[in-house]
Amino acid sequence: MSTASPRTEHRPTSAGRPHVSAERLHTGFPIVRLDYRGRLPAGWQRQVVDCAETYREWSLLGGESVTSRQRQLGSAASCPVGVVTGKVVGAELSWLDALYREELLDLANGLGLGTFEPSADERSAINVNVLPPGSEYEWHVDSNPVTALLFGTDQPAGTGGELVFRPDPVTRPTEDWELAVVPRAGDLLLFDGREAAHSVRPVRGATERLTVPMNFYFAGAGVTRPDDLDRYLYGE
Ligand SMILES: O=C(O)CCC(=O)C(=O)O
Ligand SMILES: [Fe+2]
Repeated sequence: MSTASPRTEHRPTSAGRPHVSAERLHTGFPIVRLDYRGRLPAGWQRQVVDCAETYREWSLLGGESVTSRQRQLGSAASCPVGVVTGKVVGAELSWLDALYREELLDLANGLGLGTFEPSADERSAINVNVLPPGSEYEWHVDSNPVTALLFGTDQPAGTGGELVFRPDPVTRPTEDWELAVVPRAGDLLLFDGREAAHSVRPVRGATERLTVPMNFYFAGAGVTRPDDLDRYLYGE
């Protein structure tokens, strides 16, 4: 199993902005981590927590989606996942919406993976994911080529909640590697989750685990999502 973690530097394209260094976490697929703590507005974490407490809606993910890999890599059990949809995030956390559409878009375009655009689908563009203690997020692949994921909470050692990546068993059956990322509030991941299956290990601490996934798509290609995915995630 390979665990190589070369370091690379990445420079946002926007002129005049302070440089944020990015660490490439793995060679098996594109993934970088940036320390975004100094670039988020004061009180950002409280705002994300309050938004999640007020607006989350619960669903049970049980492995039925075409993007799910739970049957191949996990158990059959379904777990509760809370989601705040993009419409609410856009209205309640306007700084986050602006960050997504400007600065994070620049970062996505600087990855060397293509030219991207924010999602035209308001509901799935930016979500807040909520995992209560005891829950986990099922194995799946993403349908969009770049995801920016902001960690909203810390998961100190021993409290579970790591985000784990493995080669997609459907498209990369011969590869064997694993990458586990420990969440730190204010860290930002940029990754291509289409062929890197990922899941969240069970949350063992006493508090909820929060993340903010933000979806980018290839410019001009529109929103490419499987028909069943929105019904699966949002229940309609
Ligand atoms: O919440 C996480 O850490 C992962 C979420 C994710 O992979 C997704 O929303 O597609
Ligand atoms: Fe994902």
